[in-house]
Amino acid sequence: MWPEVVRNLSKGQSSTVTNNILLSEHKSISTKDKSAHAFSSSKFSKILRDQKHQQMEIVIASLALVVVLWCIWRILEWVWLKPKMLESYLRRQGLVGTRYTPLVGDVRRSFSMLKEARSKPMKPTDDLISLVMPYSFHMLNTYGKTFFTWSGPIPAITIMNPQLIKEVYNKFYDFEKTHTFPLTSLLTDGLANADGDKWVKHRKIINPAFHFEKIKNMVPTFYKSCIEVMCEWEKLVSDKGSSCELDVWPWIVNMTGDVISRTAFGSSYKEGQRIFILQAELAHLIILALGKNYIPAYRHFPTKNNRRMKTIVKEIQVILRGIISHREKARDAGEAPSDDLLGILLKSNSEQSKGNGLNMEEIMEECKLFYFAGQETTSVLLAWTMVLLSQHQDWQARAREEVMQVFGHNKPDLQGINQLKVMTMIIYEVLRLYPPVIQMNRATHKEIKLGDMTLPGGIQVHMPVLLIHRDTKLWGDDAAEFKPERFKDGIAKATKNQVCFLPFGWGPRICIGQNFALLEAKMALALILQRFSFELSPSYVHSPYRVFTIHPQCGAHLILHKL
Ligand code: HEM
Repeated sequence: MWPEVVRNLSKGQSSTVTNNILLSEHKSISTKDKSAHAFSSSKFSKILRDQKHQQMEIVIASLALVVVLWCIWRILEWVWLKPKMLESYLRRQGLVGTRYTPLVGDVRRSFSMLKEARSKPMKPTDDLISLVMPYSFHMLNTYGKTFFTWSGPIPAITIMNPQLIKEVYNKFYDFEKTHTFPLTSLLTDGLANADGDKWVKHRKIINPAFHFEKIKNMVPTFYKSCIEVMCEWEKLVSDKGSSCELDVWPWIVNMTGDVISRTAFGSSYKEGQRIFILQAELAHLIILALGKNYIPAYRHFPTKNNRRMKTIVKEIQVILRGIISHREKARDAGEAPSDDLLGILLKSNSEQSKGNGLNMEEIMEECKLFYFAGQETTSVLLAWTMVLLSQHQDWQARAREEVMQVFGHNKPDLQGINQLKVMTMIIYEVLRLYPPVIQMNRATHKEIKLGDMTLPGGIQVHMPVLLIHRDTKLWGDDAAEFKPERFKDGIAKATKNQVCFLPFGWGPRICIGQNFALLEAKMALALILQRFSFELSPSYVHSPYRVFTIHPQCGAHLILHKL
């Protein structure tokens, strides 16, 4: 093709000369010879047509050449020039880290370390960091507490200094959320993914739904979902005599899903439960696709999984749209708003001045987020609490003693839950050792100061919560041990007022649902402790596995004894 283009190009350059000759030829045609004239005029217009055609081809070929060169330049810039420029920028700041490997960065290295760590049998006493974050662990040992790695072609600085972490959380306009995995936005779009003014607007509208005043009205709903599971467990145990082996993990997952269905959608919770099932399937498919994230636009390929994801997303939207428009109609008909999360959110939204509220799509995104953020995290908190209390029978006994002192065999209520000091210490310690969100990431978009460093735009900042929570310099030599007593005088004393306890994040973007989660977890644990003692089953396999949060991959097999 290219030789032809070059030929055409040289033809094109001589076209003006040819035109002039032809024109002069044309003028000299004698009117005597009409047929000769007709012949030469049709020949003339054919030559003109051919020339136009050739000129068009030249323009198109030149444009194509420009586009191809531009694409090559952008790819080169993306894969090599920009990363190398950022790398030397960071090294000039005195920062240490790995050398850049084009395109993949450290992704392959960290995956293979994770694979190796997962292939070995684990014991509950093994160090969790080397099991679920082996690459960060290796980097920490090699470079110390501040280093950079590569998320593909993007450099990522890991920081563990409480002062720097505080600065990142506070400057939320400068340190925005990363959007490295577009697929995950199918589950967590909305508030958790929003930045800047959009985040400010969404947070303001959603905040009232999570005020303590509102959450406390949901305590009876927490009770309802939890007591149903307790009744089932009691039946299972009594069928076997007085003890029974049970994998509590799937029960806990369903229980927290039921809580969020009822608290978010009230009377429409049955439809809500369908969303929960669909979201769980979606999360599973997204995890399968995450390994292919490096293939550009992979999520748009018409693979079986991608098509299923699209169908699920559509079905969730149809259900949510139905629930929301039903509510809006009821409101327009003058019915009082419901006191569930959706009702409060719609009321808060309608109180905004015109044009400042959320539209239907945005409300749907927030509802989807409540499901994912509320269910995934609270279920892992409860599962690891039961595992740790099985390993530490002394703390299980102390927690039960407190529950029995406060409630006896009565129904737990808000006032009593607020008195559960030992249980609060235990939950904080579980959140420290097994934080559901083990790392939080942010991105810079312009040059910005962080402590003594000047960071360029286009990099990420990683805050490895799990490493920070187990740092002996911050928590003492016993940092890896389960010692709830470190929280006996509250978080501020335990952390010596440093920003190093981050299960719910920190600063303006701190988890909006933390009161909700803590009340729910305390209700569930109080009901469990009133009825059962529990220990690890011989079939328990310790298998912390990083998905979005740290799941017990082989479940949580316990032996429940009826009290
Ligand atoms: C044990 C339970 C929970 C844990 C450990 C947890 C953890 C977190 C963390 C670490 C963040 C901050 C993420 C970041 O800064 O990048 C966060 C944000 C968020 N969480 Fe939770 N969460 C829990 C329960 C809940 C519940 C029950 C809900 C709602 C029903 C919820 C809704 C949210 C939302 C909407 C955000 C985004 C807040 C914002 O960006 O303004 N979470 N959560």
